Amino acid sequence: MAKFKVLAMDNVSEKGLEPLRKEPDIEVVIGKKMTEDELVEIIGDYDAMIVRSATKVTPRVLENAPKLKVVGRAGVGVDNIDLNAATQHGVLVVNAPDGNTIAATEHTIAMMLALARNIPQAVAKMKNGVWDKKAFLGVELRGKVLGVIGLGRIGSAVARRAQALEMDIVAYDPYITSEKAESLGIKLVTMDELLPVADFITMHMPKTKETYHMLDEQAFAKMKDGVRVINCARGGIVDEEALYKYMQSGKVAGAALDVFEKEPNTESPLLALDNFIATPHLGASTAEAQLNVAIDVAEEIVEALQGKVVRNTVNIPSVKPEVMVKIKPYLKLAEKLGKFQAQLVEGRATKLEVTYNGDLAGEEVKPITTALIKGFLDPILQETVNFINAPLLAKNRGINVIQTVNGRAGGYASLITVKVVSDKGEHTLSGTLFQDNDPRIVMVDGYRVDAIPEGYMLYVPHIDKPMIIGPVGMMFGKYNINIASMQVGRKEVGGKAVMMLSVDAPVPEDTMKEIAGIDGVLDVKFVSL
Ligand SMILES: NC(=O)c1ccc[n+]([C@@H]2O[C@H](COP(=O)([O-])OP(=O)(O)OC[C@H]3O[C@@H](n4cnc5c(N)ncnc54)[C@H](O)[C@@H]3O)[C@@H](O)[C@H]2O)c1
Ligand SMILES: O=C(O)CC[C@@H](O)C(=O)O
Repeated sequence: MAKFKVLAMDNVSEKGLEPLRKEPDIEVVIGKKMTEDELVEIIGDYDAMIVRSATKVTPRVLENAPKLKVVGRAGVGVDNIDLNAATQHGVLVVNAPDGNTIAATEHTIAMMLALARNIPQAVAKMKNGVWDKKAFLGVELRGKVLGVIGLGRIGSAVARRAQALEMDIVAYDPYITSEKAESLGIKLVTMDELLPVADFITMHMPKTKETYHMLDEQAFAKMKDGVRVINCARGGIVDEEALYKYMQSGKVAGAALDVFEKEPNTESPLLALDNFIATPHLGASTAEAQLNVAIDVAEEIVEALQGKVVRNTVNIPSVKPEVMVKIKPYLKLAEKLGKFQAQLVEGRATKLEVTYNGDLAGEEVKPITTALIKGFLDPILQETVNFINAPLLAKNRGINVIQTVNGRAGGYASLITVKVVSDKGEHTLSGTLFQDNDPRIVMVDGYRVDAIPEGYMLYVPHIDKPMIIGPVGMMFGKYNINIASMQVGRKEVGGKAVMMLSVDAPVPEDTMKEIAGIDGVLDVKFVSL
């Protein structure tokens, strides 16, 4: 009997599964289209699964998959996989981000040309026996402005091809540098600059909280009259109701969607509009792309099942299993330290200095730093921050991350210290693991404490004098908030001191203000971990 079973869903290219099939330890089962209930029934038998965009890997599926080690997405977008639930269950999510870039790029260009020359509508008429030459006066692309929103792999490949069609390109992407845009011969602009000048607008970013309905009523209102809009990225980035309204009013001369907020979709009112064209999520549907992504993801699954370092991990950093065993407990601690710092810091953070002391100094600490950055950005950003994009997001926000390793840990086996510098000041936090997996914050801004980083916490710098601890405690009593633990740290009698409290409920703004008003309290920060 094979050691591992892999379930391949969503018509993933069978030829591309060769890397799995040639492993004697691995059995591949081709799954038919299933409901969530049907998938929940069988998933318990599998060690790995491959999906495209149709199968939803929900928390319920993951809860019922005790053997599952890895989910492979044969493509780029992972919005059909619940990444948080996968991480919680220790399931690695990998994708194949490069294999379908050209397919999606060419589909976008095809959509743009089809829109400009009314090709689908003319074909439909001819097939109905009508030779209608007058109804389809098109527009040329040459000399038109193409607004590319999202200048990643596909956006930049689309831009390069549009340049060959002699279009002028403007692009909006807040996360790439102007040097990268300049190297492509493209001008980076703001959304407000792009919308009124573009004759064609094409979307090429992931669906995140930030990009959801990015083209909404307000965005359409700012567009040039007669604009044509293309979305071959993800459904939901364009607000379909707003698009319908602006197509009916004539402001939008045409639109081409390959992706819809709800898929499959044959009901959209947009389909009734003459100047609307659509394809059923075909962006990646070329023989070449499907083979490429299936091979990439199959190879990654073999690597994951054999415990090797995997290339395109989306939720958990990929390191050798023996390294992972050592650093895993520190990933959680680091993420918490980052999250704590994000809620302590005031102003725009410019520097994040991470220092590793003790045993950790001899380990591969880069994934721990990534976990820390992820924790730091999570409360700040709307979009999904993961182990892949966290360092880049920090860099694009002008946060300089410095990682240092040092020998001694001052009595602790290992110590992680993170200093955040902002335009308004700085805070330093140190954490360690007691008995190898019990996380503790042991130092805040140079004061020794001993606090478990979880739940709701308060950080209260104050003057070391009588009538501080009592009144703060009374305040929680007054508002019926239970204090789970309280730590006080000071350097000298009568000097500055800090209080760290764990409480059982969120602390309302008014209570915070009252605490801040207690004589001798210097500041109050509420932290939710
Ligand atoms: N239709 C299809 O079948 C198909 C096929 C492949 C990829 N896709 C989708 O195409 C999209 C792009 O894929 P890619 O491989 O180019 O990804 P990518 O990660 O290379 O590029 C995405 C770009 O979007 C930018 N971005 C993120 N948030 C943004 C925002 N708020 N505003 C503007 N830009 C933002 C990022 O900085 C990045 O440069 C993804 O949504 C992917 O899932 C669809
Ligand atoms: O698998 C597909 O057909 C679509 C893939 C595409 O949406 C992607 O994000 O890679």
